[in-house]
Parts: sequence; structure tokens; C-alpha cells
Amino acid sequence: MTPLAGQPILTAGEMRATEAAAIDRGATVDSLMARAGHAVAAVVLRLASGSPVLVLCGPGNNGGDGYVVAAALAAAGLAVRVAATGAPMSDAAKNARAGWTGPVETLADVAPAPILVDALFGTGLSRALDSTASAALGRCVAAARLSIAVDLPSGVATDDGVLFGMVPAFDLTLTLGAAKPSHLLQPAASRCGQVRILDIGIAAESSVETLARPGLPPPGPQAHKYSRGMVAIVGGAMPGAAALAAEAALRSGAGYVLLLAEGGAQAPHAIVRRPFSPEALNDKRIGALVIGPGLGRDAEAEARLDHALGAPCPLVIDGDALHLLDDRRLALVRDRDAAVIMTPHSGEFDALFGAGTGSKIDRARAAADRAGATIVFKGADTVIAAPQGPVRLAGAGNPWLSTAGTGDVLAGAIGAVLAGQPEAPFEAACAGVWLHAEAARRIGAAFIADDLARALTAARASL
Ligand SMILES: NC(=O)C1=CN([C@@H]2O[C@H](COP(=O)(O)OP(=O)(O)OC[C@H]3O[C@@H](n4cnc5c(N)ncnc54)[C@H](O)[C@@H]3O)[C@@H](O)[C@H]2O)[C@@H](O)CC1
Ligand SMILES: [K+]
Repeated sequence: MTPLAGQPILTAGEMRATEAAAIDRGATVDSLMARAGHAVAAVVLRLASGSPVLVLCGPGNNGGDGYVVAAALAAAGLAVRVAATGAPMSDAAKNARAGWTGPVETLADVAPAPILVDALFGTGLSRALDSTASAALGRCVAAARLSIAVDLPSGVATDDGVLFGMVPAFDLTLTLGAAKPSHLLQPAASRCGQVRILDIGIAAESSVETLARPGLPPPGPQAHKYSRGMVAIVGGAMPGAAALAAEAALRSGAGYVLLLAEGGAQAPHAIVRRPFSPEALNDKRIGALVIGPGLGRDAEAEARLDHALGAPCPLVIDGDALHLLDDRRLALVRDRDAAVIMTPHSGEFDALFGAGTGSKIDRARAAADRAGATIVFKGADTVIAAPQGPVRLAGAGNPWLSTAGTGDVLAGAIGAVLAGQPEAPFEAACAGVWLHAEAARRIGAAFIADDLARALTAARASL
């Protein structure tokens, strides 16, 4: 059982191609199904602790996996019942069905069991479950002590996080061979519970992966404040937001943080404050410039953004600055020599790039290509995309992050990493997202953005 972090993510089509490649190398659908079913059964056997199991089987190969699971669990001595949508359709599923010697109940009035295994549908589902299957699944999941989905919770699309209909929330999803986008994209991800990947002997590869713990080294013996990275934050109408970004940058490992803002909020004494001036942006020691948190949207904000776009250093563009990016400024972003990272939430993303089509992954990729910038498309599922490059998905983080100012903290964290590695903006964005999520994980619940910024110290120290 492999946890999700740092693993490839494959769409349904990519899984089919990978399966076909394995078959070219000598595997069969039946051998893959046997391996998948036994891997699932081994986990269920461990977690069931002897309790009775109900396996729900669909008509395709997901159902086939289910019959293998049922037979393996019965052979191991568990009390197992099977209920199915009907007869299996594929050859491999028919063969698997033949290996189950017990009765097969119908779904309509099936009685629940303490352990529920959902093998109704996996990557082949293209529409909502019919009402009988949907009702039976909902009822049996609700009544179970432990509910386990095979590959995906039945009723979710594989590639874009969409729910085809009502889908109950599972405790555990055991995905076969590789993670799929819907294990991380919302709302489907919220139905998966814990997700673990089971090895079925296929070689899954993708440029789209789950976010991994970054490899940020501690400062070396020769380090000084400028070598660790100098971050400048351009403030504006709401100085508190810029101060939050500044504190986040400092606590994420920046050696020097310069807050270019007038008036207002308290910040750690270690932050150097100066009023904004265009000349300040020409300091060659600045490793990353963060603009947007608390910038405002007035004429002065526009002028500051234009100065930032013309500055020679890498840029993090967030918040209000994203709202000010018209076509002319987007062209300036594209033409810059130094890197740009943009951190829109969904409202900012739609305003900038349009509602678009496809999954959140497709949209983030298209936006990165269009802007020539690394895009951090934020939310309960955060997608990080580099232009013509790789993509990383961060799973659902701490829901208490839904409070004002946490985006400012993220911009500062990303700015800190970017200042230390200006030539690797995609990796810097990934590391910033990881640090932010780790800080939130560490402080738990009911925190405010100031607490989150402070917790970055411990998150950074943990690397
Ligand atoms: N890809 C791989 O490498 C492997 C896949 N396996 C399993 O195979 C699954 C994919 O199998 P399939 O492609 O057969 O797909 P599914 O088992 O997900 O179901 C597809 C079947 O259901 C029908 N169907 C689709 N939507 C329906 C709906 N709403 N109501 C009723 N019927 C519907 C389809 O016509 C098809 O017969 C995976 O999720 C996984 O569990 C494993 O057996 C082994 C290896
Ligand atoms: K399933």
C-alpha cells in the first residue's frame, strides 16, 4: 500500500494504455485482475478483523476485481456475501465470477454488512448509477463500520473530479496501479476517504504527479542573509496582508525580507520596512518580488504592478495584482526573462483565463502555457502547472485554511523558496504549497492567518 505523495496520476485513457502495454509484455487482463483482487483482499482481510464482508460487484472489470476479492476473502475464512448489478459483461469479469462459488444476491434489497467493498464501477463509468444501484450503495456504505472503494468510489468520473450523481463518502479507496485525477480533484476526492495505491505490476508514468515533500536543504556553512534569498513584498492599500506575506516569507526560510509598504500593521522586527519606491525594485539582491497581497486596485496599485512587471527579478503575482492583469500586462508576463508564478483561486482564475473546459488540471496547464508562467490554481485541490511542463496536485488540505489571509501567507512562502532558487520556479511553487499545507496540518484547527504564518517556522524546520 503506497500513500499518495509523489506518485504519478493517470487518466482512464492512460490506464487503458498502460494496461495494454503490460499485456504486450505478456500479462493478461485476467492476470492483472487476479493481482488487483488479491491485493485488495489482503488489505480488507487485515482491516476487517474477522467481521463479515459484503462485496458489491458491477458488470465490468471493476466488478471482476470484486469477485476475486470475495473468493480470496472466503478462502481466508471470512464470512463474505456478494451482491451484483447483474451478470458480468467482460470475459475477464465472467472468468472471475466463475471463481466465486457462493450465491450472488440482487442489489435492490441487499442487507448491509460491517465491512463494505464497492466494486460496482471503476474507470469505465461514464454516467450516473441507476437508482437501484445508487440507493443500495448509499444504504450499505451508511450502515457499514468500514467502507472500502475498489479503484474509485462508484459514481465518480475518473478524470475530472466530477460526481455523476449522489456518491457516499468512503473510509478508504484502494486504487489499482496508479492514482487517478479524481482521487485528488474535488468534489470526487471528498468521497474517497484515505487513498492508498496498490501495486498490480504495471509501470505507471506521468508528468502529472501528486505533490511530494520537497527537498529543501538547510542553510550551508557559508550561508548569509542574501545567499539564502532576499524577498521584497510590494504593499498597498491594505498593509496587513502584505505584512502577513512578509512574515510568511521570513519564516519559510528567506534570509532577508523587505516590506515596501506605508503605514499600518505590526510585523516581526526582523522585517525591514520602507515606503514603496520604484527604485527599490532595482536592487540586484532581490531574489523574488511578491506583489498582490493587500495591493488594492486603484491607480497607485496599477502603477506599482507595472513597476514590478518591469523589474528584473522573479515575481510572485497574487490577489489584487491578478485582478489588474489585463491583456497588455499578461503579454508583459509572457515576455519577461525572469520567472513568474501566479497564484489564483478559482474566482481569480476564471476572471483571468475564462471558465474554460476540461478538468482543473487541463485548465491550469492551458493557463500556464498561455501566460508563460507557473500557475498555482488554488483551492481544496491545488493544481500547480508549469508552461509546457509538469503538473503537481496537492490533495485536500486542512479545511480551516478557509480564512482570510491564508492566501497572502502562501504567496510569501512561495516567494521565499523562489528567492533561494530563482531558476526553478515550478519546484519553488510546489515547495511553497507544501510548506503552507504542512504549517496548517501542524496547527490543526480554528487558527487565523497570523498563526499559520508563524507555523511556517516549524514546517520549514521539518525539512
Ligand atoms: N486498467 C487496468 O490496468 C486494470 C483495471 N482493472 C479494473 O477494471 C476497471 C475498469 O474496468 P471497465 O473498463 O470494465 O470499467 P468498469 O468496471 O468501471 O465498468 C464499465 C462497465 O460498466 C458499463 N457502464 C458504464 N457506466 C454505467 C452505468 N452508469 N450504469 C451501468 N453500466 C455502466 C460499461 O458499459 C461497462 O460494461 C478498473 O477500474 C479496475 O477496477 C483491474 O481489473 C486490473 C487492471
Ligand atoms: K468502485
